[in-house]
Amino acid sequence: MNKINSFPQALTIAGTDSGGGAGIMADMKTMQECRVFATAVVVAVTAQNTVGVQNFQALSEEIINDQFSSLNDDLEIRACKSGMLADADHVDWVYQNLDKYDFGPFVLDPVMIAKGGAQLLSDQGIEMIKTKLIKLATLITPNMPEAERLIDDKIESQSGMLIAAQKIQKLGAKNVLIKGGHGDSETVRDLVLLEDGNYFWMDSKRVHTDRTHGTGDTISSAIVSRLALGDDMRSAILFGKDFVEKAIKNTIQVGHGHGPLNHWAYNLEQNKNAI
Ligand SMILES: Nc1ncnc2c1ncn2[C@@H]1O[C@H](COP(=O)(O)OP(=O)(O)O)[C@@H](O)[C@H]1O
Ligand SMILES: Cc1ncc(COP(=O)(O)O)c(N)n1
Repeated sequence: MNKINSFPQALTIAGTDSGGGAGIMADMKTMQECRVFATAVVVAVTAQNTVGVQNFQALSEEIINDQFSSLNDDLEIRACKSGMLADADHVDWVYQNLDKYDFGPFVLDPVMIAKGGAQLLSDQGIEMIKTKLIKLATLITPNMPEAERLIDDKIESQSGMLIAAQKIQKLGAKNVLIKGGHGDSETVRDLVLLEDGNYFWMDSKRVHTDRTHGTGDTISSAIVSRLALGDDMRSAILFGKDFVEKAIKNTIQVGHGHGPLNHWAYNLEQNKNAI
């Protein structure tokens, strides 16, 4: 089948969230709202709710390789992303599969610690991302603590954020989005450093809420969806920011901890069911 003529398909390679707010569940809900067909390679299963991660188990190399192979045999994936990858072995297995198959532009969300505090990637796993997986990334989307961990340095100013993005680009990612959701400033500032060296800021008013479970998954999945639909990187990122901002602002009440986002909000605000 011709890749261009097939219905747009996107892939998330990540962990599940039984609570439905983050990980593969947030990714697939976002992709669905963005009108792309969502597929998934499950790397780990978490027992999780809005309060925290109670347990998780990462899957075997065989079943991970088989999921990639199943997708490659039949589907026409146009863009993909990774999320929770658990440890160094799993990062490496994902690297080998993405090196082997063509699933289009790759957005690497270097998920390290969940909002509830659980460590979702081991220290060796972080090293494996820095030395190996990052070289395949069309875009990497660290939050501030993740960006600091990638460069092994503190980020204390906006110029520091730009220097960090440039250092992360030097590790091998083509484009870099540093997300500024952490902290308590009234304005949330995200920084985008593009492949050609140009950069821009994306500002939004901070929503004072603890219902921010899955914000990183949601923005990266919205970006991947737009890449699968053929957007250029800059337009895809601007769309992702708009999508996540609406999903945070239009709060829904689910759970007793870091509540999930409203993935319907973007389309409801557009007052239509399709983008
Ligand atoms: N309280 C908030 N108000 C407005 N935007 C936010 C808020 N928290 C996060 N965001 C936005 O959500 C996206 C994800 O950011 P962040 O929460 O930093 O990532 P992560 O989920 O990986 O920790 C970014 O675009 C960020 O600006
Ligand atoms: C399976 C999985 N993937 C990613 C996150 C990060 O999301 P957050 O930092 O919003 O808790 C998570 N909690 N669980």
